[in-house]
Amino acid sequence: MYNFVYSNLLDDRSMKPITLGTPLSPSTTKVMLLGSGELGKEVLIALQRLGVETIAVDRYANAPGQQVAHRAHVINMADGAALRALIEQEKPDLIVPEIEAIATDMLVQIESEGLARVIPTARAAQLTMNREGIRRLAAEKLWLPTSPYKFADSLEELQAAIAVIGYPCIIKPVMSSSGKGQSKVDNADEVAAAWDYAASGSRVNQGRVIVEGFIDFDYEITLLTVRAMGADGSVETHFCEPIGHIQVSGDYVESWQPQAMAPLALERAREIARKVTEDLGGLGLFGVELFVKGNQVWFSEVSPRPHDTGMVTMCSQRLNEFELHARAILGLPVDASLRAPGASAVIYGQLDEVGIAFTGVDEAMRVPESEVRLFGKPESFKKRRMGVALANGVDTDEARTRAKLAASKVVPVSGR
Ligand SMILES: Nc1ncnc2c1ncn2[C@@H]1O[C@H](COP(=O)(O)OP(=O)(O)OP(=O)(O)O)[C@@H](O)[C@H]1O
Ligand SMILES: NCC(=O)N[C@@H]1O[C@H](COP(=O)([O-])[O-])[C@@H](O)[C@H]1O
Ligand SMILES: [Mg+2]
Repeated sequence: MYNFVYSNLLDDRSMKPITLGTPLSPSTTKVMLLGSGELGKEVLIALQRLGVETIAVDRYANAPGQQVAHRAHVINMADGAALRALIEQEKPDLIVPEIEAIATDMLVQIESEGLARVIPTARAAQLTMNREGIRRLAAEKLWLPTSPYKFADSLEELQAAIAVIGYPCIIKPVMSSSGKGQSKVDNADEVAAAWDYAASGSRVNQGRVIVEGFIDFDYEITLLTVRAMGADGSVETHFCEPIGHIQVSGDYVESWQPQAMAPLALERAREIARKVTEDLGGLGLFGVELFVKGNQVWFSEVSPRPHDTGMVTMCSQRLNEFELHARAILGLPVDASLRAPGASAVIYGQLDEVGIAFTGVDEAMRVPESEVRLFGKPESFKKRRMGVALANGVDTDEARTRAKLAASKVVPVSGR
């Protein structure tokens, strides 16, 4: 059974803007990223531009963000003692979780001891690393509409849960992300395989799964929601334009902004996002994932950090989601406005190899109003996200066509 922490240690009144200093000097402002993949890399770049001293931590060397930070460390972030030792050594002002698989109980302890502020709050990191924590909070405390759900610890419990939830349903490890270990099940014959697959995809092999009733949505969105400090020191909520996206096997392949929505659906989406982010508290940007059918809106989950589908904002917003996160966590004002309709399309590794190369980048960039971002991940896997193509257009249809075309031009090849 998952234990809730019901309150945040920091309340909205205790937040003050952070003074920006000079990196590597006594006045420095230090931010430590826990996780330094493609999303962290952009947060680190945004922080670097503000003269923040940055420390990039990940489970492997030369992670994308480590290539742009002042310092890099390789540790097992799920190891509380190792995490604490590094935090005591580096003494960051802010700790910014970039992935979910972190020893969040240690972050709660570190925050309570006043060693550093955790973004947005240690409790938010703890609740969202486990689907059970965030789902029970959303459905059972905040009464937000969600898919029907149950949890199971064995194949027998899973079968009993599905007897209540019904088919089709989705089975996911309680601790996983980017669709790892997730499957849709249409009938009883598929349940055992889904159970085995969930066990293999779980980050922490604890064999607990959530089974969710399948929502037959018209479209799904990420509503980027920013909690930033207002001029009077209070926390204000800002909403970006909704981001539409397509997921394949639980992993995002394409996103665009703005996603057109009926006024009532948008109002409901914002209400849900406001409620969940207010409860999680703190300062920063959140990716609130929602399913929409007509005017009906369901809460799915929330990342208390920039979202992969939000990479589109690198071409579509005045300040992208990483700049918004960097500003918000430092107590600076934000502007969540759209600049132009845009789209993103994922570039996969397509090869299992270390040190790959990319051909066709020139052709991709000949697509009008397009850009290519290569993350610099040291090792490629067939389905590892290695880069993204971005494009603008007169509308999202044109932007999507261009982004997909640009992504298709980039061909990973052996680097040997
Ligand atoms: N109950 C559901 N009904 C219909 N589709 C669903 C449901 N749950 C998940 N999906 C589909 O699978 C996708 C991934 O699900 P979810 O966000 O829970 O996984 P994840 O592993 O946390 O992914 P990420 O870390 O990329 O956000 C959703 O965006 C949606 O397309
Ligand atoms: N949906 C979560 C997400 O997109 N997270 C992003 O992917 C990286 C891990 O990539 P990897 O698995 O290729 O190392 C994370 O560090 C983060 O930037
Ligand atoms: Mg998701």
